[in-house]
Amino acid sequence: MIRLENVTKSFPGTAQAAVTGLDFEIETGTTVALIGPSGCGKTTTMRMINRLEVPTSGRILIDGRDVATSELTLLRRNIGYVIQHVGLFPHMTIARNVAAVPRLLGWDKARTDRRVDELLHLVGLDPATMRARLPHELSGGQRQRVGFARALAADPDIMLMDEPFGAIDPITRVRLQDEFKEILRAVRKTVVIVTHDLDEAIKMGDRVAVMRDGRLLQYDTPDAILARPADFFVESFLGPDRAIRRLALRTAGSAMGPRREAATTRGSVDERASLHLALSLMLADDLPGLTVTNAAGDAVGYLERESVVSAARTEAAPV
Ligand SMILES: Nc1ncnc2c1ncn2[C@@H]1O[C@H](COP(=O)(O)OP(=O)(O)OP(=O)(O)O)[C@@H](O)[C@H]1O
Repeated sequence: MIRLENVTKSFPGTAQAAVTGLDFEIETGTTVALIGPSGCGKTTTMRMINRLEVPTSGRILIDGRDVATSELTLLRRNIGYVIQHVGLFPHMTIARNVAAVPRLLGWDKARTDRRVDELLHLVGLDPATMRARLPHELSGGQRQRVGFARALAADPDIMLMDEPFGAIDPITRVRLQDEFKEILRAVRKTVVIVTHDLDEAIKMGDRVAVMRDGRLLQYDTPDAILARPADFFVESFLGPDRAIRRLALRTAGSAMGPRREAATTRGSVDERASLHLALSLMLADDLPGLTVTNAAGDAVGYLERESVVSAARTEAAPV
């Protein structure tokens, strides 16, 4: 667990603290998205976790150990760090880039090679074609995959990701978000992700921390934040369409009723699809509802338009 205890950071020569009185916990194995307007202190907060910045007061504990007094090499080895412009070494092959930390740790060649191949596979790159390439021979999305693989190389418990998809086109970004989320969940990392993008925060975060002027305004599940913004600022930050955004968080399967006779229905949606997609399909074809199907394509229920509308308004489930 990462615990921030009343953390304040003031940079020398600045009138206002970059962050003030941050006090919250990040459970092991969960993802927290830090979001808020430019300059609100997101990156500073993240950089204090791996001691790229040092708090002016307060403490940060990782599994009970104070980051300030931890041995720096061990601390950093346990924390993967992914940034927007990746920072791959331009003159090193992809294999050497991914192997950077294992080499520092003195792993032998066979173990390092195996790990590189395993990681490239994990992030969806073919080792045979990618190993020997240089970073400039890759697309932006592929480079981001390599940066992600490199951060995972020594199997750290924690991943810090600062605007990891910021420089990627929207279509690739959504695909990478989906894939990285699945990988991070499968390998059970504790993740802190900084983003400007509300949809990204909602999608990636088990919890979302909304910040403003260095302070934490609200810290809760995406659904709870969308359902009950803590104040007027959070509400306006989320935008007037927050009820619709909530529909992205629930699946068609979670809101369906009993199956209906095929003869009386038209249109279908996969049970894992979001209510957002289901509503969109209903609106496009002016349907009162959709048959819900499982992965095999069998009908498992029926989703009424009314159920979707009420899901956007119900109280958020407590966690
Ligand atoms: N090294 C530094 N020296 C002085 N001030 C700094 C330094 N780093 C950050 N700041 C200031 O601290 C505040 C918070 O910056 P930070 O980068 O954490 O915000 P952010 O929310 O990540 O912003 P953005 O979304 O624009 O990246 C800003 O006012 C910034 O100017």
